[in-house]
Amino acid sequence: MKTSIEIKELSKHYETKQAVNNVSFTIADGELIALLGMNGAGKTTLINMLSCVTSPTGGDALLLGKSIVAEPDQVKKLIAVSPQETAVAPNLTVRENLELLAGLYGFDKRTIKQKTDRMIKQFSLKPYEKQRSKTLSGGWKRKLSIAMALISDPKVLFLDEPTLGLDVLARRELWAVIEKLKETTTIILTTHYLEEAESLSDRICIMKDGQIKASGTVTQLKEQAGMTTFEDAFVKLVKDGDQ
Ligand SMILES: Nc1ncnc2c1ncn2[C@@H]1O[C@H](COP(=O)(O)OP(=O)(O)OP(=O)(O)O)[C@@H](O)[C@H]1O
Repeated sequence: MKTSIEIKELSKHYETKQAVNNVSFTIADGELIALLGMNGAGKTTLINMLSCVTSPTGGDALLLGKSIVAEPDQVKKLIAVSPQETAVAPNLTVRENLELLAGLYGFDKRTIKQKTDRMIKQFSLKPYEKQRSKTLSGGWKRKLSIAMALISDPKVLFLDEPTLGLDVLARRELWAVIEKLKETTTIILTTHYLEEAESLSDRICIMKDGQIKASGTVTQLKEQAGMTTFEDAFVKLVKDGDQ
């Protein structure tokens, strides 16, 4: 299987804190990886380094062969980030938000319209296209935010807590959207919802104190922990080694 992301001894040291500590990990093309861990485990710092928001203090990572240290501009062309805080402009309509972002990527007028139409169709946004985005529900705002992240056809997509605060139905709908993206895009997702990681991911990476504590499929992690439910396995793996 083709490698999409190769993380090599990646570290981030803040003045008083080793936020990410010597992480190595390989992600295959089209894989969906869920990053789990308690607050402060280092998930956001890891994603920020991979998406070239923060530079590492040690190690490197290659995204489709491009180095986040030596070629951040090249890496940025391959990726998109859908942050925790939705990045939509509240006073613009759904269509205007998508067109604005496509414009920022420098596409010509015809391409902007084509791409916007495609996203509106793919995310079933047609009934809302003329609505100001501040009037959308949380679920639809999140969908729009992911549609905006996808307008540049990224090879790698980072989703930071994509369903935070959504109700069960909105969450399920978003899961269906993410499930479909898996066919074409490598996805790294952070979440605190264990059932989300369980239902969506090909593999799960559990972080603690800046390191990867365990990784594998849900079945592998349950076996490793000797537990029958994923929640019990997660708790055991996170607590393992604590006093
Ligand atoms: N700019 C910064 N300066 C100093 N310390 C930082 C900075 N950013 C993060 N940290 C520290 O690094 C550690 C890892 O933080 P990070 O945000 O990556 O964790 P996280 O796993 O994403 O947590 P959460 O689930 O709460 O979002 C934490 O102890 C945090 O306080």
